[in-house]
Amino acid sequence: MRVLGIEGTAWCASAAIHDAETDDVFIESDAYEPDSGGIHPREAAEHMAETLPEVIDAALSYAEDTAGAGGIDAVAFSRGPGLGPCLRTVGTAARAVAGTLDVPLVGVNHMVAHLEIGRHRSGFEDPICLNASGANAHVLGYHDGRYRVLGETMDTGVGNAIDKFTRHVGWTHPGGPKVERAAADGEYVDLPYVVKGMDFSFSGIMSAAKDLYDEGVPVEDVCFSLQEHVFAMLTEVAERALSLTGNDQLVLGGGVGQNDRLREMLATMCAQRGVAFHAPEPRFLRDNAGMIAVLGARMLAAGDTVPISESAIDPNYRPDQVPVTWRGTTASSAGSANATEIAADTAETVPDAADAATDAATTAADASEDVTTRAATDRGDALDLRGAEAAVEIIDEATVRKRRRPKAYRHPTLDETLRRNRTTLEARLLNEARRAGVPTPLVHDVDVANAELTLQYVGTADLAERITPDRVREVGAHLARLHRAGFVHGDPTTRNVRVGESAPTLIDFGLGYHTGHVEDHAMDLHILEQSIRGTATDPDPLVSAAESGYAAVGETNVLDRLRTIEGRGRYR
Ligand SMILES: C[C@@H](O)[C@H](NC(=O)OP(=O)(O)OC[C@H]1O[C@@H](n2cnc3c(N)ncnc32)[C@H](O)[C@@H]1O)C(=O)O
Ligand SMILES: [Fe+2]
Repeated sequence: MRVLGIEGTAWCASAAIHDAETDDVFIESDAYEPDSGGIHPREAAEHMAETLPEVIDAALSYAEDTAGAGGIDAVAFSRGPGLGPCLRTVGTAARAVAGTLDVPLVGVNHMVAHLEIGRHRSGFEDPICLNASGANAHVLGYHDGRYRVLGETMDTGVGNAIDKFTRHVGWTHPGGPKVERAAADGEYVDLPYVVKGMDFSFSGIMSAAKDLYDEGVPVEDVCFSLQEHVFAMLTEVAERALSLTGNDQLVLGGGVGQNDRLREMLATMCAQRGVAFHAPEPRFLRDNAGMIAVLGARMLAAGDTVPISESAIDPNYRPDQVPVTWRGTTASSAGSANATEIAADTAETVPDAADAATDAATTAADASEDVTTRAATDRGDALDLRGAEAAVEIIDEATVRKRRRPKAYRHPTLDETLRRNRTTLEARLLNEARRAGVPTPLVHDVDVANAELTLQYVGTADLAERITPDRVREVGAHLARLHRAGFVHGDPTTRNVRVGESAPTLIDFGLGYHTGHVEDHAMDLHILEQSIRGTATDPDPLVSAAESGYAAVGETNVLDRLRTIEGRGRYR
């Protein structure tokens, strides 16, 4: 089976031929490079109109030269997300070619293609995917027939954020590779670091970066630190998603994935966690029609074609809107991790594994090849599988010690700052929560220098494993109590609630902060609901229970804002 793929969502006019039998992928691309500023939608669409016929011709000639392999069985095209004027040009071209060749049309979601190319190249069955591209930044996990958005940017895509900074300093588009080059000679400076549960934001960090540059901080230092902060945020959220779902495979997608430092951080994090990691070669990371053809072939095999009359493009097409027809019913491994985490001193094994993974990632990036690193660490029960951030050691039946271990992927200064700040804040918020009427573990001791808390042992299982509407309703009410007391939990996932004989108890306030903003309160509730939707088989009654519990205690405008957050398209 051979499929012609066509891509042109923003900057890259591209056509490809994928042969499903040999796995050969031929790609022909023509990049739009604005003379100044960012991508102008109209100019980009003109670029598509001019160059798509040429790249499609090149792909069709290749198909003809290799005709022994058979004809073309379908035309797959990027249906969205992307810039409307560009997508319309792509759609028109795809319909025309499909008509001429008299073959079916396959409408592909560009973000799902960024994910599936990693799954295809790695052979991983059920990975978590970090998509780090120009207009998007999100973490996806498969559950129950859909790719769920486990976490995403609250403002712009990661590449666009970086490109905006480079426009400010007068560099041409695309800025990402220029930042990477400049960062090689830079030193660490402080910037904001914004992760809220599984979501993250770039706007504060980008304006701070512009300010530093305007104040005369060397641009190399700003670039270095931008990478250290932004990529650590992405890596942290990817790790949270692995932790939440109990998944042990990660793939990377998107143009920013070409960045060596991002790949290095992800490989290091995965090695430290005992998780397999795959980054496709650069030609499959940046926008390309190869990934469209590869997913197109899978969709075609599943009979997932689209009649011309229904093949309209969608600039806001979200990955979680796509019914995943081409995968078996592989159950998500959510909830399979151990309920009780056992800490171990992995200091001896982890750096070796991390170094090996890092070397592999860097070497492969240089050689422009796919890179897969498999976990070198022994995933025995000695390894902490659950906590994304911290290890909890059981001291006795009534006491645990929670330690935020250094993360090898983070810059040491950033790592120390985050671990200390989160430890102090967590102790404070645990006490404030209890005063507000929300059950939390008692804080017996705080050791800031070692980022260690000694806490009361609570519950017998995570809410994730014993989820019921009644329990979720109580958690909803508890969130409202925190918000009335002037702060948020910051990460109220179903794994951060302990249950047992007594009432649900909230743990892990390390991402909490004081705020009176309705947006932050709604985001807290959104995180709870996302974690339910990401893992529960029948989430609707549970989500309703969370909201009714919240409504009984909290402000109704928070629920209104929650609807706005859910309806917000992230494509900008
Ligand atoms: C919807 C679609 O149009 C969009 N595609 C897209 O943005 O192109 P993509 O090729 O996936 O990513 C381009 C981004 O990737 C960045 N980039 C390229 N090389 C980079 C590098 N070495 N370091 C950092 N960023 C890099 C560029 O600066 C640019 O922002 C998307 O996937 O969001
Ligand atoms: Fe893309």
